[in-house]
Amino acid sequence: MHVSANATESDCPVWVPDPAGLSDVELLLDGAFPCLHGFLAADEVESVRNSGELPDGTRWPVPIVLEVPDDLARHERVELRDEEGAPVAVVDNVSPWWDGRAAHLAGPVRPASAERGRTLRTLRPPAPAVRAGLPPGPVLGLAPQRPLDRRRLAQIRHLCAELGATVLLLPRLTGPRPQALVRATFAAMAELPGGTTVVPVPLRSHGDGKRDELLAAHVAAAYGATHLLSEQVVEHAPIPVVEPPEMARDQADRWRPAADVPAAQRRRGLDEDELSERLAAGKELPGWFASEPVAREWSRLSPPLHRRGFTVFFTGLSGAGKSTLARELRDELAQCDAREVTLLDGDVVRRSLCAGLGFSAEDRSRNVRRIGWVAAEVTRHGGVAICAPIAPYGADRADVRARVGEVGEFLLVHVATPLRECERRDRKGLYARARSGDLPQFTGVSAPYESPEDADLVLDTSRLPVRDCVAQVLALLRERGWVRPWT
Ligand SMILES: Nc1ncnc2c1ncn2[C@@H]1O[C@H](COP(=O)(O)OS(=O)(=O)O)[C@@H](OP(=O)(O)O)[C@H]1O
Ligand SMILES: Nc1ncnc2c1ncn2[C@@H]1O[C@H](COP(=O)(O)OP(=O)(O)O)[C@@H](O)[C@H]1O
Repeated sequence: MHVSANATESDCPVWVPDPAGLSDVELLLDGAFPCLHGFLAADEVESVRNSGELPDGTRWPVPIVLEVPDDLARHERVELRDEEGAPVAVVDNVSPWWDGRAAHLAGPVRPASAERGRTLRTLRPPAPAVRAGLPPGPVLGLAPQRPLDRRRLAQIRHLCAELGATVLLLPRLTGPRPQALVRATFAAMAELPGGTTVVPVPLRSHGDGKRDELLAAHVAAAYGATHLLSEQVVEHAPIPVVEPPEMARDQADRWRPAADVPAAQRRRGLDEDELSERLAAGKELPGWFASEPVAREWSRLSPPLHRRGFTVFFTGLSGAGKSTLARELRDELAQCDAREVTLLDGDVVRRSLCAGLGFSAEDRSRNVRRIGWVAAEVTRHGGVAICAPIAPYGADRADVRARVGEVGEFLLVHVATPLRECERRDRKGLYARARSGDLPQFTGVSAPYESPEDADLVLDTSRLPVRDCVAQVLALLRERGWVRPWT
């Protein structure tokens, strides 16, 4: 372990890495990357990329790096904080480096305080402590990314019996609902051999499937696994990697080694597409596929389409009809859908969440991104967010789409009412003021509106009555399966 004892730094600059960066920091601090002292220097990165080895010849699959703003990389020491602003770690930035794209910190990482507020802290002792607490003998490690179905559980039991091993499960804390995967893993405990250990790890993908799996082998070894169960062929792993044995479902719906079940007596399982379709449609998973507690958690992790959160984002000029359509859509949904709806209207938000922001390009961008942040939270928790800001810039709309898309569904509706008509309506007299020069930076008159090229639906309210506009939005929501069809 290369992480030294507590440090409290008060006078060094602070950086909040993104969630992916923070998960690497946590794994470094937890001793899950045992070959590393901290973030890699340029020569180490090059060596790992080219040969899968650190410069001293130690095998290591993935460059663990931290991008920061240019000026930060010039400091000798940087404190890393989590999203709540709590100190997590200190980087002694001994070998910062720059490539064409970004600046990077490089150097040893140590904890900022003994009491780090880590996700699921009580379930996650550091790797050496987990290793020391495992029973003696072989340990079969596994870093699942989805709940354990009955076939996989049968494979684990079979391998454990063969190797005389205990089980170490390292469910990955990634994706929009990581805690649901942890619950699903615990839900399978009754079907796992006695003495099974579960330690959630924030092990994320670094963008290369093969190297990611090799990294999982290193992490599993750091936590004390002597073998790794993996579907993939993993070369140069620090511990033997075992393929899951082929299993077949017999006439009594038990999963047994395929060799023991004559071909004529095998029943077929669910393929990936069938599984996704069942989950999306909210159909029960069969008992032979997953036990009831596991199936329940599985459907929480992957709720049916009509129970997942979604965001409808109206964009368009002032007076285009965004607020009117947003309100009508909310009222329609109230009659046919059980999800809670949060309306984030431009005018209303500017009096609350975004009070104090003006209409400069920067302030509009902040305004729209804040709305997107809230919409993503609503969506993550299975609600419906309806947003109705002007949102004149494509980059901000793309940011919202990406943010929401990570946790649920997103629909962009361009309320493309021509400027002429918006100006004719001029409900608030703002166009008249803008034309007279009394109101500067007015969208469509003296400030830009970038027409979306990625709208899921385009509505011109000068041609279509409100009722038809809303009907089109609802029809699309139904077509996509996010709202149930009329029964
Ligand atoms: N300069 C200028 N440009 C555009 N709009 C202005 C401006 N000043 C005030 N208003 C009023 O603010 C409402 C738009 O706020 P938004 O938050 O939707 O705008 S933005 O997305 O941040 O561009 C907008 O409301 P809507 O008419 O509902 O769109 C206007 O009433
Ligand atoms: N088909 C339509 N859809 C939406 N609004 C319409 C439509 N036809 C007329 N309007 C009128 O246009 C105005 C739009 O105002 P509003 O909804 O506040 O627009 P925005 O929020 O885009 O500024 C309202 O007075 C509304 O009654």
